Amino acid sequence: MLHRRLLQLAGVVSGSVAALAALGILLCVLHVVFAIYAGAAVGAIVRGDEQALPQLTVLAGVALLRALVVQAQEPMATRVGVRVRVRLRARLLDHLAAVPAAERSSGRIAATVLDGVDGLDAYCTRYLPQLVVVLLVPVGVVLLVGTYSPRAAGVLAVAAMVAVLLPRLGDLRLVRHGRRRWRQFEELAGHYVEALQSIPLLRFFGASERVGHRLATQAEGLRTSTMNQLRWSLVDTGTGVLALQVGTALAVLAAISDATRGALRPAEVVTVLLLARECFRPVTDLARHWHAGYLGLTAVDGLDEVLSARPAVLEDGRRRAPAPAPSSIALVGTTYRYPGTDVGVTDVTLRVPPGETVAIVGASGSGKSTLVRLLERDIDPGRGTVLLGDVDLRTYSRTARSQSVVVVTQDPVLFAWSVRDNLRLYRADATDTELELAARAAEIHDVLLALPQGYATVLAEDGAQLSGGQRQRLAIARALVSRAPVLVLDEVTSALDPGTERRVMRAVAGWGGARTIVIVAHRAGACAHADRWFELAGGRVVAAGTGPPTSRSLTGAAR
Ligand SMILES: Nc1ncnc2c1ncn2[C@@H]1O[C@H](COP(=O)(O)OP(=O)(O)OP(=O)(O)O)[C@@H](O)[C@H]1O
Repeated sequence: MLHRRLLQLAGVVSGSVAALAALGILLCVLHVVFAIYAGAAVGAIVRGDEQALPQLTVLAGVALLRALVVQAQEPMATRVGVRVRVRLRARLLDHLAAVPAAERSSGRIAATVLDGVDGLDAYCTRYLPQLVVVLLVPVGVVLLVGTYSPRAAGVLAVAAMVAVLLPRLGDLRLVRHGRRRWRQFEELAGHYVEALQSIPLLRFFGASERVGHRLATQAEGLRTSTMNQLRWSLVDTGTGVLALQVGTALAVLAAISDATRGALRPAEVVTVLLLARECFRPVTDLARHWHAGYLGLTAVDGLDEVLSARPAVLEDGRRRAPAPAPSSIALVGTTYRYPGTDVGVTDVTLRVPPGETVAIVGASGSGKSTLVRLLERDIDPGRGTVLLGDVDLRTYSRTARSQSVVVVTQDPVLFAWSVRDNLRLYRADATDTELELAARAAEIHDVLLALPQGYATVLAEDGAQLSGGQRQRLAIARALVSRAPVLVLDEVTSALDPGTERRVMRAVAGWGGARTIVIVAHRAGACAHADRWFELAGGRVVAAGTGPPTSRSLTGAAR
C-alpha cells in the first residue's frame, strides 16, 4: 500500500528504494537460475549423465552468490533506514523546538519521535522495495513456468493474484483501525510519562491508586484494540499463506500430470516446484514486511501533527551577534492574547534601561509570566514590539538571542550532567574559578562541595537529589556564569527563606553591575535592590515607580 504523505514525510530517496528493490530482484533471479539448474542436475543424476558435475558446480556458485546478495541487502537497508530516521527526527525536533513548552506532551511526542519514526523506517526500507519486487517477480516466474507447463503457470497466476490481492482488501481496514490504535498508544504513553514524573506527588496526595487504575483501564483498551488488529492481520496473512500452499500444490500436480502425459520431463517437475516456491516467496516476504512497516502508516497522523504544529515564533532573525553589555530591554505597546482567549497582556509599555534592575510585581494571573515569555521570545506579541538594545528582538537569530537574554524560572531545568557541566550551560569555556565564584554568590558553593564528588558529581535527572531552594540557587549561579547582558529572574527565590533570599539577590545585583536585570517577584526580599518597579493587574501596567516596589504594590500583588 502506497501512502503519499508518508513518502513525503520520510523524504524517501527513490534511488535508495530502487537500489534495495534491485537487490531483491537480483536475489529472485538467482533463485530462478538455481531452480532451473537444480531441475537439470536432478535429471542428469537420474540419467547418470556426466553433465551432473558442472551443473552441481553452477548450483554451488549460484548459492554462494545468493548468500553474498543477502549479506549486502541487510547493511544497505540499515544505512537507508538510518538516513530516513535521522532526517525525519531532525525535522520533528526542529519543529518541536519552536512549539512552546506549555503546548507539548512529552509522552505523546516520545511515542511519535521514537516508535512512529521506527515504523516509518521499516515501511521505507523493507516494505516499499519488496512491493516493487512483488509487482515484477511473480509475473516473470509465471511466464517462465509457462514455457514448461502452461497449466501449472495458469494455476500459479490465479493463486499468486489471490495471495497478493486478497490480503490487500483488509489492509485499508487495518490502517483505519491502526490509526485509532496509534492515538490510544500515544495517549497512554503521554499519561505514563506524566504519572512517572509525578509519582512522589501522587503518593503524597494518595492519588497513586486512582491514577494506576486509570492507566490500567487505558492499557486494557489498547490491548483489546491491538488484539483485534492482530486477529484481522492473522486472517490477512492466513488467506495469503493458504493461497500460496494450495497454489504450489496445484501447480506441482498440474506439472506431474503433464509429466505423466509425456509433455514434461520428470526432472522438470522439480524445476516447476522450485519456481512455484519462488513465485510466492516475494509475496510472503511482503506480508512480513507489511507488519513491520504498518506501524509507520498508522503513525502518520502523529507525525503530521508534530510537523504541522504552528510555531509560536517564526525564527528568521539574521542578527548573529549578541546584544552588547549593558543593553536595555523594553516592551513598547505590547499586546499578546493566548490563542482562543482574551487573556494575556494588553498594551504594556515598560523600559528597563541598560544596567538597571527592574521589579515586576502583580497578583497571580496578572500577566507576569506572559511578559517573561515575551522577553525571551517564547511567544511574539500580536501588537507592539519587544526591543533588545533598541533593536527589535525578532531580528536576532535564536543563538544570538539566547546569548543575550537568560531567563531563570522558579522551577529550573537541571540536566543529569555533572554540576560543572550544568553550570557551564550558557558558557562552555567558563573556568572552574568562575563557576565557584558564581556558586558562592548564589550561596550554593558549600552544598555543591558536600556532594559525593563535589562539582564533579553527576546530578540525578532534573537535579532530583537537590532541594527546591538548592535547585533554584544552582540555576541562579548558572545564569551568573553566562555573559548575557540581560537576566530575567522569574520568582527564582520562591523556595528560599527570607534571609537567604535577600543575600542571594544582593549578590546578584552586585554581580550584574553591567547587566540589565528583570525580577518577577511577590516578596520584598527578592526586589530590595530594584532601581524601579512596575505593577501589573489584568495584563496591564497599573502602577510604576522608582526604587524597590512599595509595600502597597507588593501587598496588592499578594492579594
Ligand atoms: N498557556 C496559556 N493558555 C491560555 N491562557 C493562559 C496561558 N498561560 C497563562 N494564561 C492566562 O494568561 C493570564 C496571565 O497569566 P500569567 O501566567 O502571565 O500570570 P502570572 O502573573 O505569571 O501568574 P502567577 O503569578 O500565578 O505565575 C492568566 O489569566 C492565565 O490564566
